[in-house]
Amino acid sequence: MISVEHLTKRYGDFTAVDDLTFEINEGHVYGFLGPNGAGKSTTMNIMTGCLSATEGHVRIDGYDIFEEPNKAKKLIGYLPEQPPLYLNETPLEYLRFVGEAKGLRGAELKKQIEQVIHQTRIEDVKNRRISSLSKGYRQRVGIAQALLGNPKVIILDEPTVGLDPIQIIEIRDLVKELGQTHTVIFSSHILSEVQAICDQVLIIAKGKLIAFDKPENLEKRLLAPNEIIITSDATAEETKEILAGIDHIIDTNMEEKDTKIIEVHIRTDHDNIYEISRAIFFAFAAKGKALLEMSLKKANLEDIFIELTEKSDDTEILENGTVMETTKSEVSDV
Ligand SMILES: Nc1ncnc2c1ncn2[C@@H]1O[C@H](COP(=O)(O)OP(=O)(O)OP(=O)(O)O)[C@@H](O)[C@H]1O
Repeated sequence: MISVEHLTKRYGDFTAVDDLTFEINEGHVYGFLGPNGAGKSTTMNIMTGCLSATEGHVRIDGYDIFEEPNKAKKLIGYLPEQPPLYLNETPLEYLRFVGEAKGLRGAELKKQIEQVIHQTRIEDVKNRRISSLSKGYRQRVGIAQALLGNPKVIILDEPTVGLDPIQIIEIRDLVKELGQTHTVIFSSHILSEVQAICDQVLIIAKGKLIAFDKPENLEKRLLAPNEIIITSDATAEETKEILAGIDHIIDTNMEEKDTKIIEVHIRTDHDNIYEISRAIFFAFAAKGKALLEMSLKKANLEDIFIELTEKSDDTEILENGTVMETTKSEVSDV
């Protein structure tokens, strides 16, 4: 559906987007995730034909966005980070204006406006001035204009920024709904949002694509649990001694909960964390010490995000989605 090849954008000496290559397939919701300044808006602006690229290609259904912009742009509906809403107009007037600019006329224009008003649930405010609408409703109007012309792909740049928690939930639900009928790409720097809405995540940091996978695979692949948390009635000295006899423990962090209970966070470099858990269990038992609790630290997207964006200076992504470090050892192998 969309193919991005070796896309680069430079502002003078500064590279905002650095050799991005990826494919977007039809019928999914894709999340562009990255910290502020990562290059998300720049990439979206190029993909939608609003900004030129320094190098590379973007093709929408085979049409090059730079060589056949009219055909390519017809396939995309875009909500930029700052939607160009005309504050003195009503949503109805604004949608009529955008619809006409997209080439819609007469009965078809009327039908599509009714459709998008219904889809984005702005019936109640369609005759009020946009200047009097809440940010949540303005965002809906922005999404409504993106839907006009019935494009196959909807691209939304940080659609939930600046909204209150209820509005955020409503816009997320709307994005999910749109994903049933369109290919949706949205950007965000909120991990939980991406995790909740999208079925593919592209993590961008410092202009580079550093991961591209399903949220659950990213978790599984990149940060398998490698930390065991135990509480025991052994003393700190006894705990140190017991753990010293177990191989593959690379780090421990102890905290005395009260005089009789100790909590220890144990990190291992062993491939099979359950083997190490077992060894710990029997080592404490052999010394007559009770393990009162044992749990494995579960990875989440937050950890991955921090791990990947911190490592982004020396990581690169391979075609199959594997994330590699280029100067140190491998981060993951699928
Ligand atoms: N016109 C410009 N001239 C110079 N630098 C620019 C220009 N536009 C963007 N940049 C820089 O390019 C980098 C990427 O910006 P971009 O807006 O794409 O990031 P982003 O991931 O969308 O972040 P945010 O969430 O803050 O919008 C930033 O460092 C930004 O300062």
